[in-house]
Amino acid sequence: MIKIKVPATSANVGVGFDCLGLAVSYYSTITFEPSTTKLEISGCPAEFQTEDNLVYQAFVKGCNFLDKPVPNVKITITGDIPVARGLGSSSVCVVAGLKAASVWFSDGISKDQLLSLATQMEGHPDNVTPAILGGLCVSFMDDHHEPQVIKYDVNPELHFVALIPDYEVSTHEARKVLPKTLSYADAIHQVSHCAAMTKALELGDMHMIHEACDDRMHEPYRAKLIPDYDAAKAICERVGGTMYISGSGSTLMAILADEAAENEVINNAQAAFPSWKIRKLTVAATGVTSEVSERGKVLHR
Ligand SMILES: Nc1ncnc2c1ncn2[C@@H]1O[C@H](COP(=O)(O)OP(=O)(O)O)[C@@H](O)[C@H]1O
Ligand SMILES: N[C@@H](CCOP(=O)(O)O)C(=O)O
Repeated sequence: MIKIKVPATSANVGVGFDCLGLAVSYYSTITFEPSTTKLEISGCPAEFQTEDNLVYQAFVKGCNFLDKPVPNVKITITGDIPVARGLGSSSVCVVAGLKAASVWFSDGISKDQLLSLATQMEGHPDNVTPAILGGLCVSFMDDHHEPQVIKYDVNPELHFVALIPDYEVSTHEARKVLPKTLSYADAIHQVSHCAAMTKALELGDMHMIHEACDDRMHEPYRAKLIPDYDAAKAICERVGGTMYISGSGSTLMAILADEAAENEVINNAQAAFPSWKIRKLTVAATGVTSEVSERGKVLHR
């Protein structure tokens, strides 16, 4: 049996639209084993239990890339990363399926190839790169349409809390509400704020994080898709925190200076939004991992 563990990701980190992404300590584990039928899938909503399943699609893409026949497979998904909440559930599927195909066929897909294939499937590199490499990643597409990635440190003193609404925002829909062009002034604003944000996260400088986290590319447009955006932001800012839309939403991510602020945000958010999931998170330093076992015995990781 092949067991793949993939972290959720918080893309954009406010000001890095389509280029910044953070791997967080929220995981799905997906197992792959031989089956007597073409495909068995469990652990996901019934609507996804078909050959269109993104995990299976990625597994097939990996097999095709390796020029191998797609084996009959049983896929079991465990974990509660919510779907369409801006925590990269689709990247988890893509990375898991590709990585499983690689492991199935003797680690045939290199890390760079994995980054490339996953980005092709996802359409943008900001979720899949941290899901593969862990940590805070900055990525862009080069002239050959390949992702280039560089990792940044995040200060371990920072606290992250995900405020996860009980309603979805589909990434596909949330991309449609964005304008097609950006003014020169807004481009300057964005580049400067994004560069400052990466260093501020490394320093754990809460003042600079707050100043830098002022997005003009997506958040003003997407905030309208999240009716509780203003109320959640007020809860975070009351204790000196900063809040941004995780990925395309609906999750709102709070960055906080200490445990006292973290607990206050958790308590106040839980009271204001009783049906939401509120989750303390840390940065996931490593991305996707795999383990191969036979009859319960681990053969290799
Ligand atoms: N367990 C799963 N099995 C199959 N597909 C999934 C699963 N989880 C997520 N997906 C796919 O990912 C889509 C959600 O992706 P998206 O809208 O980008 O939101 P996010 O990645 O932020 O959760 C779902 O509509 C579905 O196609
Ligand atoms: N850069 C993308 C990120 C989408 O992340 P997701 O977790 O919501 O899928 C975007 O903002 O559209």
